[in-house]
Amino acid sequence: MSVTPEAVKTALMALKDPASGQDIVSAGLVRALNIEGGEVRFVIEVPGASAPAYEPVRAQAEAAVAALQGVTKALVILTAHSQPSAPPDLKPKAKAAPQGPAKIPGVDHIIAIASGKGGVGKSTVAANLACALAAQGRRVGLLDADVYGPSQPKMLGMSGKPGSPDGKTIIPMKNHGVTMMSMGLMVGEDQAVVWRGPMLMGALQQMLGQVAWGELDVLIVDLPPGTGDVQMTLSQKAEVDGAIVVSTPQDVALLDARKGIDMFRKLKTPILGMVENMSTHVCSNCGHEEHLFGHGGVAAEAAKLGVPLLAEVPLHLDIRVAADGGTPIVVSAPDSAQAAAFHSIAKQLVAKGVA
Ligand SMILES: Nc1ncnc2c1ncn2[C@@H]1O[C@H](COP(=O)(O)OP(=O)(O)OP(=O)(O)O)[C@@H](O)[C@H]1O
Repeated sequence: MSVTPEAVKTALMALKDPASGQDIVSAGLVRALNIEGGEVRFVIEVPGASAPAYEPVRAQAEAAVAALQGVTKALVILTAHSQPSAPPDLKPKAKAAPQGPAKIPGVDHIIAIASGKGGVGKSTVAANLACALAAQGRRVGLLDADVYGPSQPKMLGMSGKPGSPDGKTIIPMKNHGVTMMSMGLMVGEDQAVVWRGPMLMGALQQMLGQVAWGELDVLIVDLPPGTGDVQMTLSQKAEVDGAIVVSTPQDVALLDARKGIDMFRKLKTPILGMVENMSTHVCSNCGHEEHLFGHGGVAAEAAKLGVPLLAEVPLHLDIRVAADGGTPIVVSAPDSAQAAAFHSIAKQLVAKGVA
């Protein structure tokens, strides 16, 4: 028999919230409880500053749920939210300075990689672009903010959990000359996490502010597909130099890409350009070229929208095999025709002074 939410909550009621003295369920700390078969996942949401003090509670909660009959796996994530604001003070006072986008210490430039639609190759472009910039001697970071489908650990051949020696700073991982941090590394690649708006925004802010990025010329941010909370939080909280929108040449993908560009314009984030991915199919046996999804659609769209077309990336088996194998094509075959498009994007960004 599979475990019920009630059984999980009852087990958790035996654990005390050190701050309020109540049990952690009554104190409202248990959020986003998700049960799939024998797998139980939830979040313990605590005030920002007190997160390290709650690590023992998180571990106890995980152990208590794992011990329940019918539970094959328990995963508990600790997330910090900012302190609830105090009731408004109605006395007249000096106007507070607006909290606009801020610079991340040590990071010179931020470039967002976006797509209107999922599966168009945004993460592949982000991974290859990061490696191409590193090959040009740039100090590069890659923030995998695609919390719904984090793929950068796999694409860049990284596994294991990032360390946090002081419980405050997260130490990112490094491979192929790229410093990388991903939600995938925090929760395990195969864990689908149920994240809601405020948690997503909190997680992104933690990744921007608490990861020890070091000195970077450029931080590439691999965004989730579409136009949601993560995109808005990034543009509102960090000084983003610009966004690159990836699309396939198909009408439907282009329609979504247009919405993405529209959103960035509203957020006053410059559009650095568009990338047509899966532009032309090159047969890996005979080299024959064909246009599976059409060709040139993104160039026409970019011209219509008045943004540069940065590259047309071919659809080629080697690009997929390299990305899925943990060594992007830019690293595994740097001089190949397939890698050329990514090197060209990197050069254009350096020339523009944004990377
Ligand atoms: N130019 C290409 N040639 C061959 N395969 C590609 C190419 N671009 C992407 N792929 C493959 O297509 C799949 C989807 O790509 P990717 O994960 O980069 O897309 P995405 O837009 O980031 O998707 P998601 O919506 O999941 O974030 C991957 O298996 C990738 O290896």
